[in-house]
Amino acid sequence: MRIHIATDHAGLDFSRTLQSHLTEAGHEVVDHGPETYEPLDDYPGFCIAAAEAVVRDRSAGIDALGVVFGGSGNGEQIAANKVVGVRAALVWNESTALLARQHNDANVISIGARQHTVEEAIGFIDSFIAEPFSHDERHVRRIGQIADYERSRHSADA
Ligand SMILES: O=C(CO)[C@H](O)[C@H](O)COP(=O)(O)O
Repeated sequence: MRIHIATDHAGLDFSRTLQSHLTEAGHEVVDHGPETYEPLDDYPGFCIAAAEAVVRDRSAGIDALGVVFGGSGNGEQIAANKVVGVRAALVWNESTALLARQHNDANVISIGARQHTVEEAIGFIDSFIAEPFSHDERHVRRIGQIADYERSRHSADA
């Protein structure tokens, strides 16, 4: 699996640990930054770049997911969800990690690095990556409704 990762200063230490963990687990990690610690850096650009790469890869038939994180994960999720085709879920326990895949077919996970231990957060991400979408009709229908809205707004804005 190719995993696109992005964070900001609040998650940089965690990002390095996570990248080693995912690489050792056999994933191909693509880091979208930041490269160095800058206490005033801004998460949107990093997270949008990772989210765009997820959509680009999946459109090309490449198995890819995204992981974005910052202090809370809130802004990172919001930024990722601005990219057409992204379903980014804010995950804060094992259950929300599993449901993000089972019910929402989320293709990006967002985590608050300041809200969890490194071990906890890595556990959520591992669960998210390993869990498949259920393909239950009701979930397919609901995701389709979101995609329909996104498509209609996108073409209205074009
Ligand atoms: O989680 C975040 C956004 O949702 C950011 O990581 C957080 O806002 C950064 O805070 P600060 O600039 O005070 O370190």
